[in-house]
Amino acid sequence: MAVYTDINEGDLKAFLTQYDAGELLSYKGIAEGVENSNFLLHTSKFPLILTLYEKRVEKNDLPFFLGLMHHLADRGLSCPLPLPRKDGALLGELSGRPAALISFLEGMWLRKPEVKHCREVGRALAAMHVAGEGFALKRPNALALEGWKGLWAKSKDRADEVETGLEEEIGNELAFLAAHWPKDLPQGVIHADLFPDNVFFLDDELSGLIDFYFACNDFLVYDLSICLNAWCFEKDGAYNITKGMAMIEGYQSVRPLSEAEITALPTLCRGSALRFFLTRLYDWLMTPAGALVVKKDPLEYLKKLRFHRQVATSAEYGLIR
Ligand SMILES: Nc1ncnc2c1ncn2[C@@H]1O[C@H](COP(=O)(O)OP(=O)(O)O)[C@@H](O)[C@H]1O
Ligand SMILES: N[C@@H](CCOP(=O)(O)O)C(=O)O
Repeated sequence: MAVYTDINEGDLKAFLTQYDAGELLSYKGIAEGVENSNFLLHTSKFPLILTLYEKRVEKNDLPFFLGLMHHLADRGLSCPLPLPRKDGALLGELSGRPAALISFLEGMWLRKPEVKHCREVGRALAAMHVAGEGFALKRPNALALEGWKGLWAKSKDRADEVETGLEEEIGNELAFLAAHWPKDLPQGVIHADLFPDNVFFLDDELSGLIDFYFACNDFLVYDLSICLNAWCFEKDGAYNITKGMAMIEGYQSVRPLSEAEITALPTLCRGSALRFFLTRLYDWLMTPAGALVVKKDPLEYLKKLRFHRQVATSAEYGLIR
């Protein structure tokens, strides 16, 4: 459960008077997510999501995230919209945290995504990349190579507590990626965390994307590598090439990949597996016992990383030329 900051009813009612959102009828903490504190609110007008921004979210980045949702929705992508306050601001403050009210998106995330869903996600990811064109604000990826090195520096002394030999293995991996990371691929706004819990479906139709709080400017195909990692492995750790093929096909039906992007995919998959391994490892080691959050398993991403290390070409992900 991710509710790091509690709110009280009086403060919430006062906060709501700054919006044209009707009267508060009920609110409850949402038992999902790991980054921010989220609450579901019912008012006399509409359901809303209240988000209090926590630890890894920089206040200075919030105009990028909230502005991006507007930019994407204006271009037809289904995603939540921040509700402006009566004074026009998108951001307020509650319980000492930056806070926003976000429109409620109908749908459910899929616990067991199938091949057809992977195809839809590939399409939606490419549609997001296209819709992101022209967004005026920029945000470098804080969780790219330099960010990984920073996280690793804080965790590496205790890494062998999680698995013996990790300190050496991850040190070598970082050195490999630093030497081989591509330099010149098509860039744009990426979601950077499009995991199953951030994609809603109604029946079998994708109803929208949520959680843009890692969005940034980076290689577009890096985002696809994140989705291959997040959607196309089975619970037993095996890569499902049928899902990968569907996701890549879905993506390319909207935005075809260049030769350089295809060639870079195995290295990018290694990078994105390492990125989620590192944030999970950090949280695993540093989250205090008793915190109201379900910690995610870093070893799941270590296994994925080891799989990618033995991949020679993008054909092994299901990419057909
Ligand atoms: N706009 C929204 N509409 C409906 N539900 C939402 C919305 N935003 C968040 N949620 C719910 O809150 C949960 C956590 O949100 P998320 O943005 O993933 O949090 P975090 O940033 O902490 O990871 C989601 O899995 C979903 O159940
Ligand atoms: N997707 C990341 C963690 C971020 O959580 P989210 O709830 O913001 O998607 C992971 O699985 O490590």
